[in-house]
Amino acid sequence: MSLIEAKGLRKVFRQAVKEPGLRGAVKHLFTQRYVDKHAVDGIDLTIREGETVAYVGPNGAGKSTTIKMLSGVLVPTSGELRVDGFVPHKQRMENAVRIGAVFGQRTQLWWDIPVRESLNLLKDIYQVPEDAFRRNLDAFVELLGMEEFIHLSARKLSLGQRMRADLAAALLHDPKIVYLDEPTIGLDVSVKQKIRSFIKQMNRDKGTTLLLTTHDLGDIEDLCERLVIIDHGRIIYDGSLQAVKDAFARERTIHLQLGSELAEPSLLFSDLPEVGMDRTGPYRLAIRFDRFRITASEIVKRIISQADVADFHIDEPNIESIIRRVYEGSLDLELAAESPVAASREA
Ligand SMILES: Nc1ncnc2c1ncn2[C@@H]1O[C@H](COP(=O)(O)OP(=O)(O)OP(=O)(O)O)[C@@H](O)[C@H]1O
Repeated sequence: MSLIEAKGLRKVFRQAVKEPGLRGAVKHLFTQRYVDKHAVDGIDLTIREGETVAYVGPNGAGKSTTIKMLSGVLVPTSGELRVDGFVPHKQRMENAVRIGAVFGQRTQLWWDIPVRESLNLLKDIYQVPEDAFRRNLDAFVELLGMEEFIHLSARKLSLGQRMRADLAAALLHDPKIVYLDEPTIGLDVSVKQKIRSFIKQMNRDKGTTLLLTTHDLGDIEDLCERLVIIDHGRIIYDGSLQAVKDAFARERTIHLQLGSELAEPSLLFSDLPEVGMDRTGPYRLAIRFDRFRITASEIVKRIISQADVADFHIDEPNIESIIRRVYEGSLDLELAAESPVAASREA
């Protein structure tokens, strides 16, 4: 069943145009000029219950504006939007009980009272039944390692502690969908891991739907099955994470353990100057190649013609290089869907 249905969703902001300096500021007082900023420019997005979706794009692409419309904080300029059947900005209470939100830069905890008290207040606000509250609180305290700081006020928490407390606060009322905006920003590896495994467990055990915006590609790899890329307010890719990797990660590295020395290494790839070969140890090679130009089996065949191969493995493509290239403008995913080779402007 669809939990989120957006059709032709649009948000236009009027932005003041000011010339720089004091002169510009004074001039603006008398002759105000504005431009329309199409922050979200007609997106269609359907998300089903239980899906884990990464919503990514460069700075200013329109991610936060979308999430704010989904949360009911912003009113769309046009288009249709329903979350679990409700129109978020009109039916704010109905929407609020269905969603949980964590914004990495802000907190929904009360600054001066102990975390435990903040959670108690949220229980009353969301009218969480006592037994469900107890159950969730006990589980969250354990899974997120909150015992050591639950008695402290939010003001006294480290960033990692605050993020964990915010996650607990967002999920306390068992929302159907959780919006996470940069949930691991600035956190160390072990806290990131804790947060990611907690989110995975909520998705697995309770079927919580996840919409994640992040610039941390590790979050995406770890948590999401579907990738939606937005740029200039428009969705430029919507598909499975694995499909995008399979189709567009051109660069691969094959690591080989040799049983003997190569006879004439300089001749191996003399016809393919873009193939990179590094010695990574005694009898060890790492070969970087473009899989649209040469296959891994062809590489192994060539190596075997000159030396014994004891073992080899190929590195999984990583999503980071793909997204980086989309942002840089060197990979057009729409074009890529038709022809992966034509899509790369580097080629
Ligand atoms: N309240 C506002 N008034 C005017 N313009 C706005 C407002 N909020 C956002 N914008 C503009 O809309 C565009 C999209 O902003 P948005 O915050 O949604 O981007 P984002 O993808 O979340 O970026 P980031 O990754 O930097 O958080 C930007 O050009 C931004 O300047």
